[in-house]
Amino acid sequence: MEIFTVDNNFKAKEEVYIALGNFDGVHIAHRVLLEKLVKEARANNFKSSILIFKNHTKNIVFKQEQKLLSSNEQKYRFLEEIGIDIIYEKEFNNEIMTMDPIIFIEDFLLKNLKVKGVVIGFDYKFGYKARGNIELLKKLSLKNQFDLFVIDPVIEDGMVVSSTLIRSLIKKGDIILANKLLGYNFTIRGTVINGKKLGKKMGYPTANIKPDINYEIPKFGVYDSTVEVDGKIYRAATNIGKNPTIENSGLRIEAHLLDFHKEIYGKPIKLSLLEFIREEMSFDNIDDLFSQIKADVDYIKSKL
Ligand SMILES: Cc1cc2nc3c(=O)[nH]c(=O)nc-3n(C[C@H](O)[C@H](O)[C@H](O)COP(=O)(O)O)c2cc1C
Ligand SMILES: Nc1ncnc2c1ncn2[C@@H]1O[C@H](COP(=O)(O)OP(=O)(O)OP(=O)(O)O)[C@@H](O)[C@H]1O
Repeated sequence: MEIFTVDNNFKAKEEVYIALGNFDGVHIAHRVLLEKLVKEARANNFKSSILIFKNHTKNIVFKQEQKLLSSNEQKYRFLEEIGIDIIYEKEFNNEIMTMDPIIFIEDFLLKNLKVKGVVIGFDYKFGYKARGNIELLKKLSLKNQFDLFVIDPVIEDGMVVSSTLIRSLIKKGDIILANKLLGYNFTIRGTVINGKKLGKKMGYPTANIKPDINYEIPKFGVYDSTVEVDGKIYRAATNIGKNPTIENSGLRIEAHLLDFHKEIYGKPIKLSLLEFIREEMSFDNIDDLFSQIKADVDYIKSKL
């Protein structure tokens, strides 16, 4: 897979089929679309490509920092696995946001990126004030003779799958459904940082995790989970919250890896959430907190 960072004047060398979007999380609906893109591109002897904005479009459109399901690194690994040949990554800025959708298609996509086909979901909107839509693409595909493939809505459990829906499920703690719609277990990548070391003293050391990016924060509470560190996967009991019993401030993501006693400060780590077990609680004393942590760990062990 090749990755090109492009600006408005970039001139591509190869003719491509292309998909547009943020593809945050690369969920099951994205996969249906991307597999169609790869299949049609191959059948017509074009490369498959994606135009992706390095920063989420909602950062600029709504002037807020968008919470995410995946880092660019995670996203690109999925795209490579699916068989995408080229990623065109572009800064999403005011210029592109206010660009007329016809100019965006005819000048940028068709002339500069040499697009011969577009694969798009049923609801996709783009360009200034989202004036670019399927109807416009249909008209322009007839006028300029490029292929257009529109993907029907991908629905699961009666709901149209979207990154927004999955983020809201994670926020509600419905991690099982979120994982089903993602097609894999929601994973926070980060680095292990120092904690208070109280857990260690009480027999339940935890890896405190500083996330790499602005992930959607799951509902506060305890999760059955796995942790990948140094290439190995361990089962873990993870607490996400503010530790109200001890400090009640900031956000803490801490995983107690089962039957693991190594020093891992500073290491990169992948935390995958499997099931929400209970809400985070404030206990009257530290002994009560740690007997509950023991019960959480025993519950996870009983599932193994
Ligand atoms: C499985 C698990 C469940 C936890 N549940 C709670 C909780 O309900 N309330 C709370 O205040 N802290 C909870 N914690 C966080 C502990 O307070 C924290 O691990 C302890 O203070 C040690 O912190 P340290 O790693 O900074 O030493 C939990 C931690 C784990 C591993
Ligand atoms: N459920 C779905 N069925 C068919 N196509 C979809 C579905 N969800 C997304 N797509 C398509 O995938 C492409 C990428 O879209 P985008 O990154 O906006 O995903 P999204 O899940 O809809 O995100 P968001 O929730 O932020 O709008 C678009 O062409 C979009 O129409």
